[in-house]
Amino acid sequence: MATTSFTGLYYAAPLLILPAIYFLRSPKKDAKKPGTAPPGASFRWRKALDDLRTYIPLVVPKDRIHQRRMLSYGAITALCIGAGRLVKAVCPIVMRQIIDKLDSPASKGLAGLPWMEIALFVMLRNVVTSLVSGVSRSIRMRASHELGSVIKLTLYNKLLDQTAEYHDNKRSGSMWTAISNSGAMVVEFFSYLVFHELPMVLDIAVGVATCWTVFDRNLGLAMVGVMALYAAVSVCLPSEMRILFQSFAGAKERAVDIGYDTILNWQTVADFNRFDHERTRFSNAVHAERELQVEMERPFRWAGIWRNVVAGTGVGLVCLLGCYQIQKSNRGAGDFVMLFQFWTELFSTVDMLLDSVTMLEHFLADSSKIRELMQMQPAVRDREDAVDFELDDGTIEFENVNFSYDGQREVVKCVSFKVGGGQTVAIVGETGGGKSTLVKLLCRAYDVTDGAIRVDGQDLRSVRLSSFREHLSLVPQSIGVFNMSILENLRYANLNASSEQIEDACRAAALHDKIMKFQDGYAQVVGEKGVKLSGGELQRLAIARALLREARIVLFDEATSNLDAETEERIQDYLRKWYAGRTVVVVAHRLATVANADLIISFKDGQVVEAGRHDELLAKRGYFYQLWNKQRLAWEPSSSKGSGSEEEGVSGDAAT
Ligand SMILES: Nc1ncnc2c1ncn2[C@@H]1O[C@H](COP(=O)(O)OP(=O)(O)OP(=O)(O)O)[C@@H](O)[C@H]1O
Repeated sequence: MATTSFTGLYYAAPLLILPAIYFLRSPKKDAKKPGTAPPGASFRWRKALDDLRTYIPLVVPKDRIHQRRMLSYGAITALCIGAGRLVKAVCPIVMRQIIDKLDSPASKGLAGLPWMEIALFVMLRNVVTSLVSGVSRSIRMRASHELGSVIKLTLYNKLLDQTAEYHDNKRSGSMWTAISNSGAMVVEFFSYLVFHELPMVLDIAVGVATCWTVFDRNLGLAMVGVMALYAAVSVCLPSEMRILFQSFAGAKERAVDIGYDTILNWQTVADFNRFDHERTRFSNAVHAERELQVEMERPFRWAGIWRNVVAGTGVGLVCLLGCYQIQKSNRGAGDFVMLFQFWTELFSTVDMLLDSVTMLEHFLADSSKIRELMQMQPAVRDREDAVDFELDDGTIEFENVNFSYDGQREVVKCVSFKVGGGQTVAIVGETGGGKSTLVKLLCRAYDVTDGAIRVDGQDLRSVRLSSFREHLSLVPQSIGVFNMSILENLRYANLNASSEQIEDACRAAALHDKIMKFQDGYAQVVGEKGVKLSGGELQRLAIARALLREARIVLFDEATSNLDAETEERIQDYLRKWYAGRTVVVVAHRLATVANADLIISFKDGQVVEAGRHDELLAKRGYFYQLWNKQRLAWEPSSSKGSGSEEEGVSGDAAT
């Protein structure tokens, strides 16, 4: 009876702190501002679990070899964890026996010492523990390396699988930093969960069960009560934590993005002499990041005080209860030492376990970019019933095509036209009218919002994307090159191309002679974004690539706009022959270059204004006729003066 009332008092005492927790966890100041109140603890936990689920495809490898290796690491880890827990549970019991034996009157002289128990204790505490932790550490390292590479590859593939919509909107700096740090970040977190958290949870369970068995139910319950209360204080108090971590992660990303963008566009910074402006912008971003770092410590100040109050009271109460029981049931001093050892170790384990709540929040905020990517579905992807594209003669048909990038502004409006296999269609018209968008839709960089695009009667959405793209040769408006040699950039179009084929393509694109004048010839490295090449050289490299590709459907988006008239004419002469048997879509501002097209489409404000052959459109005296006349007026005086090659420094670019 006395025990019950005594323990009842001690269960009740910690509960008095609950109202204080409730009071503290309601974020009064922020709650007044709508939208800024931190979410409740249960919501946060549900959200955290949902978020953690996103990482499962990352940490559970798909391929069999990785799976088998991870399973064997898992089995050895389980053995180590089991052995470690056993040692931890047995050590205090052996310690109790040592103390009880030392305490007994029979313990006199060397012979009376509990040699066996001491040897067992040393063996368990030192030899077995260091063996287990050594094996565990080595397995952890191997598992981490394995997982790190699996994660990097998975994320890289995920990035590659995204389509233009994602890549047009991404911020490369923070995304790339996230990807390159991701392996380490996710591995560190999950290996911490497996190698630290899991053993800690087991330690706590074993500790409570042992005390429950060795002492009694009341002591076990008191321990669970105190630990639960301590956990509640620790988890509930810093309820602003995630918001702060997220803000901090956002500030960090902004600083990385500014730095990355500035360095990538260093030339623009230099051209406009904006070094001071950029320094200020970057330093403001870094300053904001630092401010938030300081701010992040705020919720922990109070939380720390309350945690200490609960910890001090709780540890004291359980020890007091243990003393009372030991005294009541005439147990030895060894029992108290054992209890004290169990309890303090148990509590420090709970403490460490709860510290990892902060780590979880930090991890979730820091790795939000990875989560975003993992949850992202490519905007353009193969349907389940998609089939391989089968090329016939390359007939292209747009039927009532509508398209909007953002779901708000229609960039392509009800466009219909058909171009037969082996024919050339030219799309001309005002700048920003949507011509390049038509080309992007034709390569299925985006899916149409409405209507259909068919090639050889097959709706592009019904065929496998890669099987269709194999038949495309494309020169885009903004040409992408790798910071590699000219040769490597050329061979990118056709990995099996021989040196002769590459040189022939470069001759056709009027580039070979130029390359031969470079110090390293074809081995010349082009620099980031091809900065070491002129605009005209870049375009000719892109044309050579398109030729090497040898595809039957050709898309040229202002492919020769940076070339002088003579060079352009030379290339066009070659292309006209090369076009034979190919279906060609050309976007051009210089109307003279497409006068021979089988079909010319005048495009304005996302719509087809006129369509027909060159002479037909001129005869109509409509939009095309106006464009033609404007260009003729601008072009004729300069052409009458004669034009030289680009190498001779004469630019033949005419305005639309
Ligand atoms: N990735 C994108 N996201 C959102 N809007 C875009 C994107 N690309 C282009 N646009 C918008 O779509 C419209 C049509 O652009 P598009 O590049 O197709 O025109 P264009 O006729 O090829 O122009 P130009 O002759 O100047 O190259 C423009 O208003 C442009 O701002």
